[in-house]
Amino acid sequence: MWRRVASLSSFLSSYSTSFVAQTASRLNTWESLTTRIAQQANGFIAPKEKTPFITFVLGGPGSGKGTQCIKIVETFGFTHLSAGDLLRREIDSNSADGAMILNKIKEGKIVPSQLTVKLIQKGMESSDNDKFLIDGFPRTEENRVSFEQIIGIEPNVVLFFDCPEEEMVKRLLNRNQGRVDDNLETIKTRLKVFEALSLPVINYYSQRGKLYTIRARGTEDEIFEQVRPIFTAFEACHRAVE
Ligand SMILES: Nc1ncnc2c1ncn2[C@@H]1O[C@H](COP(=O)(O)OP(=O)(O)O)[C@@H](O)[C@H]1O
Ligand SMILES: Nc1ccn([C@@H]2O[C@H](COP(=O)(O)OP(=O)(O)O)[C@@H](O)[C@H]2O)c(=O)n1
Ligand SMILES: [Mg+2]
Repeated sequence: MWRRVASLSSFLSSYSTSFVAQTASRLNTWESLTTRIAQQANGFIAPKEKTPFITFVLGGPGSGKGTQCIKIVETFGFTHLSAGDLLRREIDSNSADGAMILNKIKEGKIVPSQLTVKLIQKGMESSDNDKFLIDGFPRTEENRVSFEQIIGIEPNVVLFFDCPEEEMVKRLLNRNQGRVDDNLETIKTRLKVFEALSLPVINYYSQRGKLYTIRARGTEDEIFEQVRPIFTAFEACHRAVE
C-alpha cells in the first residue's frame, strides 16, 4: 500500500547511484526528481487504512495518454480508469444519460462533471487496487473541483503529455478505432476545448508542484522512458516503509 513515509529524503538521496538515477536524469536531475517526489509522498498523509494513490493523466487528444497508461499498468500495476472509456461504456449500456453523452462526445464538448466523477468513483470502489491512473480527467476546472468535492482526495501525481498539435491531429486521423469524434471537425473543437479549458487545470497542478511534463513526441518506448523514473521513484518510497 502507498503510505506516508517518515524520512524519504534521506532514503532517496542514498539511492542516487542506482540505475533509476541514470534513467531519471533524462527527465530531471535525480536529485530534483527525488526531492519533489519525497515532498509529495511526505504530504500524502493516509487518513484511513487504505488511501489510494492517484495519478491524473492529462494531455491533448491524441497525445498518447491511453497508450502510455497501458505501459504504466503493465510495469507498475496501476488500475487504469479512462474517463472517455467509462463514458463510452455508459453509451453502450443504454443508460438514461447515454444519448446526452454521445452528443457531447460527437461535438467534442465536455460531459457534466458530476456524471463523469460518479463513473470514476464506481470504478475506484469496484477495484481492490489502491493505485489508479485516471486518464483524460480532469479536463476542466469544473471536473477538478467536482472530483475534490465528491471523492475528496487530491492526486499524488499529474502527468502531462505535451505533444505538438499537428502530431496529435495526424495520430487521431490514423487512430482507426471507429470513434465518432476522430474526424477533423470534432478534432478542431477538441483542440480548442483543450486549450481553453484543460490548460488552466494543467497550470493549476504545475503551480502546486504536482505536474510532470512528458515530451510526447518520439516512439512509444522513448516516451515511456520519460515516464518510468517517476513511478520507479515512488515505488522506491513505498518499499522504504515496508
Ligand atoms: N508515440 C507515438 N507515436 C506514434 N503514434 C502513437 C504514439 N503513441 C500513441 N500513438 C497512436 O496515436 C493514437 C492516439 O493515441 P492514444 O493513446 O489513444 O492517445 P490519447 O489517449 O491521448 O487520445 C493511437 O492510434 C496510438 O496508437
Ligand atoms: N473528463 C472527460 C473526459 C472525456 N470526456 C468526453 O469524452 C471525449 C473523449 O475523451 P477521451 O479521453 O476518450 O479522448 P482522448 O483524449 O483519449 O482522445 C471527450 O472529447 C469528451 O467529449 C468528457 O466529457 N470529460
Ligand atoms: Mg485516450
